[in-house]
Amino acid sequence: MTGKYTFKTLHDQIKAQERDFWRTNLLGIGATLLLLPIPMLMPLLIDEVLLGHPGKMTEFISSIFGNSEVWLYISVILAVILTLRFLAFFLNNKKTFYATKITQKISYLLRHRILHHLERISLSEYESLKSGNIASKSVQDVESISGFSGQIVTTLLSASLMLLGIAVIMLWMNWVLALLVFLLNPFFLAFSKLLGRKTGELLRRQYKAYEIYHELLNETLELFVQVRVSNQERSFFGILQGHAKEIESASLDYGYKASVAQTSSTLLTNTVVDIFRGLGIAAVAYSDLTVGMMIAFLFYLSTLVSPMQQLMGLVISYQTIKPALERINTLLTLSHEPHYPHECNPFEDKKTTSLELKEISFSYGNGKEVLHNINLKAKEGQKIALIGPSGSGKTTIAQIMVGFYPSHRGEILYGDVPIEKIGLPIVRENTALMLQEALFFNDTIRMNLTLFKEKSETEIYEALKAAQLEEFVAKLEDGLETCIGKNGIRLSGGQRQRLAIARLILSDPKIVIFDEATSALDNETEYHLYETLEAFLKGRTTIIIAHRTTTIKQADHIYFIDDGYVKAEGSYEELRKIGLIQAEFDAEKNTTIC
Ligand SMILES: Nc1ncnc2c1ncn2[C@@H]1O[C@H](COP(=O)(O)OP(=O)(O)OP(=O)(O)O)[C@@H](O)[C@H]1O
Repeated sequence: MTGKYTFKTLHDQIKAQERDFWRTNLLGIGATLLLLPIPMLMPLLIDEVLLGHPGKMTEFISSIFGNSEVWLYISVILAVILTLRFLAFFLNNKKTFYATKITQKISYLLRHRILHHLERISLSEYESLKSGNIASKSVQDVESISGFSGQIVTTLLSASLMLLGIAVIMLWMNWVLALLVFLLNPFFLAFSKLLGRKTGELLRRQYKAYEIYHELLNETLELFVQVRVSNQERSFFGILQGHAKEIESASLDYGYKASVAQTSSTLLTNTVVDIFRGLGIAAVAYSDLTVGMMIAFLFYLSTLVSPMQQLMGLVISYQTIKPALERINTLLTLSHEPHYPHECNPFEDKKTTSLELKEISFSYGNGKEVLHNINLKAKEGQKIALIGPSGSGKTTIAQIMVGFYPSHRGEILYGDVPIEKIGLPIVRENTALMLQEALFFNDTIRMNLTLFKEKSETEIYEALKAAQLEEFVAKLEDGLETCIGKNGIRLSGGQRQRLAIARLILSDPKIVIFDEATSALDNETEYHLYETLEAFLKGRTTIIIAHRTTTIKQADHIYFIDDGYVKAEGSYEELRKIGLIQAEFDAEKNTTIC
């Protein structure tokens, strides 16, 4: 299930649906066999009826019906042709059903694989991707790949068989002309391969243009308010217009040249058919080939075009599908979060545990180190605070605590057990990380609170009450079923933070990490909120990252982080004495600068 998606994977997935694959192909072969004799039947009548060379076909019809009228021969042959065509039509429709079944299964399997992979990718890999990219990859490319698989299933065997059948019949009719036809085949294939490669390159450019445009449009609309307050609509939309132009140019190039490639191949085929028409007449004049046989030969030659084009189409699609596979594979090769075996659960039957970082050093990707030998500990039930200038590494520490960046050096211990022995899902089930900016789904208040976990109305309302949101929700016409818009746009900054806090309370974690989670609240609201939260936080190990004195004053122990180092630690008073907390300034301005 992991690793790249290759043509071999596609082959294996088709093979796994062996029954439907054979059904599709047997039906296709049946239809082909029914259609094969058709081009020969009417032309034989020309020889046997019009040109007066009685033959086996007319003899057979006369022996059955005891009549040798021309209209009878024509009617019988027409009836046979129509019966064959209708039967082939029926078989082909059945074939389409099974082929679609296979194609849709392949689409589903690929989508399933992508989703399964995304579910487990590491956060650092996620950050390297932009969300617009992910969406276009998993929607558009899956369609192209499954379309290609459909082409393989429906055309490969039946078109090859059709080709073989026609070849045998043509050889039987006139082997010299037939050999001439087949000698041209390798040139056709080489030509279509070249066309496929060229159109593949153009398609790659078109994809790229769409991708960049899509990404930028998403981002511009997401940050539209920022664009407007900066009065930069013209610049942003100007850039987008430029990308729209590039799509136009790339699509024109691809659309035009791909169509020229298609018509070139049709022109080549028609030219060959025309040449063989001439050669056919010459064969009638200079050999024993009859007129009827010559017409039948030409019919077969025209019939040959369809399976040839289907096979050439397959070669072209093989080339054009490569960019889609490449794009899918960039997604599928993003590395996963490590899977630690769950050996021990330090949270079991406990209200809380201690949380300790030992000698933690970390850098984002290949960048410079942002955390250096961090040592800190929150004892069981203790409340610690992390303070320090902006960019000093506080958020990174919080995210490392919940295992977001496993590439760090050093140890993370919950209840003295290393995180690697606990397993990330257990850690996250018991530890809540309140982000600097709370994130919400474009859904109801209820969904955003429960995130699909089973919670009773009483539990939900208690959490809302503790977060001081109960009154607000009660006043809403749709109450808990009110939609809050994309990322909670219909709520104020403070309401969003309170909703995040209600979500936290509802999840009932054993350890809580606040990453400036209350910064959007005014001092008084924040003070009351922590007062309300006091009962909830009591006895739970709590880590608070904050700037305000009101928030950090409640901490049992404070760590001062500067430039990725723990520069100092101690109580509020101790740090204030050495000038790391400027309480006076805070009192004056109602904010604390740490
Ligand atoms: N995803 C990331 N990729 C690369 N570098 C990052 C990333 N996130 C943060 N950094 C860098 O890591 C350093 C620490 O950032 P961090 O967000 O942990 O600081 P902070 O103390 O929480 O800042 P603030 O108080 O402003 O939130 C900074 O130099 C920042 O530029």
